[in-house]
Amino acid sequence: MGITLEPLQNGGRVLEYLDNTPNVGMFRALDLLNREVLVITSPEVIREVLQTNAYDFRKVANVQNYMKVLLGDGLVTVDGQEHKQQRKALNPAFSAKHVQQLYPLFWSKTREMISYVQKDLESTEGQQGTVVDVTSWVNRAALDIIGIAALGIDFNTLANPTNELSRAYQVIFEPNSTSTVIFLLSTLVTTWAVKLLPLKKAREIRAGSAYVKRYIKRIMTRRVQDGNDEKAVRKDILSVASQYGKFSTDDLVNQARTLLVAGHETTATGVQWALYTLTRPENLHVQQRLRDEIHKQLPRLDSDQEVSAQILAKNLPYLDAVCKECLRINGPSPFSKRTAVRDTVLNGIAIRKGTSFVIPNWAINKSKRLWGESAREFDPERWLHGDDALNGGADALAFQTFSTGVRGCIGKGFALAEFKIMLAALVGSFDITRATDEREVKIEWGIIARIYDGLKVNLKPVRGW
Ligand code: HEM
Repeated sequence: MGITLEPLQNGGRVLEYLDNTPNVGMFRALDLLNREVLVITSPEVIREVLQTNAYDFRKVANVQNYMKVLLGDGLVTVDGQEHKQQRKALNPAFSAKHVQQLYPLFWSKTREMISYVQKDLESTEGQQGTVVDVTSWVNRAALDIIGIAALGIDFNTLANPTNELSRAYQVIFEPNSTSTVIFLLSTLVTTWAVKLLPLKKAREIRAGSAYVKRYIKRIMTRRVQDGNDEKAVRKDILSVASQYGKFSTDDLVNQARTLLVAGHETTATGVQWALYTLTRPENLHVQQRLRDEIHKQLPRLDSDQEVSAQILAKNLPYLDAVCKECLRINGPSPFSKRTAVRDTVLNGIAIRKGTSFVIPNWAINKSKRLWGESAREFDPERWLHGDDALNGGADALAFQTFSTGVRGCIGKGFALAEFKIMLAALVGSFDITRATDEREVKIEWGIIARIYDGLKVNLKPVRGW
């Protein structure tokens, strides 16, 4: 018997079924428009679909086509052999060794963000604490970081909030009901929804994407010419990738568009969710304990001392646990979708070519079957005492925030480091509370699960750090 879930990307709804429906590692459900899909519930089936036989399960064509309008043919949107080649070329730039070299960048941009926020607070209400929309700050810091890390270019959107690039991204990704309709129409019916719809929002998305493409094309064209002239030795992600694979200027533009989006929207949304979690009244003690560890172990933001990967890995176990728990309980990427490209067998069940799958990352991360009775509670302790190889859960694949396998997040190490540093600087610098009384927030369920209308918090500077 199928179950109708409206819509299937709503991780909260899927969770109800995940734990309570008897199943064989997957169950049938009816997605919007009554399309049948199999929702995967067990690590064993995830392992087969995303790891062991990953190339037998492609990403869904309509979602890919929608993403291509925004990103072009980069790592996120290509498939098969082309994906293998691109991934092979990009992998070295995401190695632990390369990411370690980026810690000073994460730290300095985050310090810059905090100093602007502090100035903003001083100019409004002195030291008393002021309501701030963190969404914009965190988004711009993450955009500046990925600009330097991926292209070697500082977009300076932190210093310049009206920067056209950051405004274009804001328009493209701003959660509202029309963008949800465009996304659903595009991914469920036809990509032409975003290409042709005469809606104001669809026009804005098209104009924003075209602007980003032109802007990056200008940069990459200049850069290819400079690189040829100067034979410059660059260490940014695209330069490293160019040593391992062949990329035309257009390929580099698409890869840059891909990395800029994949590398800033997700992390920034993750930080917002973390602040949402840490400002819930029952979690304020976690915020304080975290702040104590940060003050003890990390240099003050106004000192010139840098933060290394070693310090973060060894001296701040609570920060590590809080970050992972925040990313578990509210991961930015609520689901992944796949289609079987051939007839196959999963867990003893015959699967026909063309069968659609949903891997409900958000729900798997909170499943009681995988995380025990406390699955839905925010409890960083589970990461301090558990077997680290198991990611704090019953199986290493119970933590699906970054997905897994050949199409899992290539930027996982990058994201975790950047996320930790941003959260540490924010919690170390400010006592953070909710600006509104609402306990729950409205969620926009798309490829990224966003807090509708952003997160407003009250920031009160903490003295002595
Ligand atoms: C908290 C932050 C992040 C989260 C939660 C996240 C999550 C994910 C997930 C779940 C996927 C797989 C999507 C799917 O299978 O449908 C993915 C893929 C990807 N991510 Fe991330 N990501 C984050 C940050 C980053 C960063 C910082 C970068 C780059 C610097 C990045 C680059 C990518 C790319 C390029 C892919 C496509 C990989 C492929 O298809 O081979 N991500 N990410």
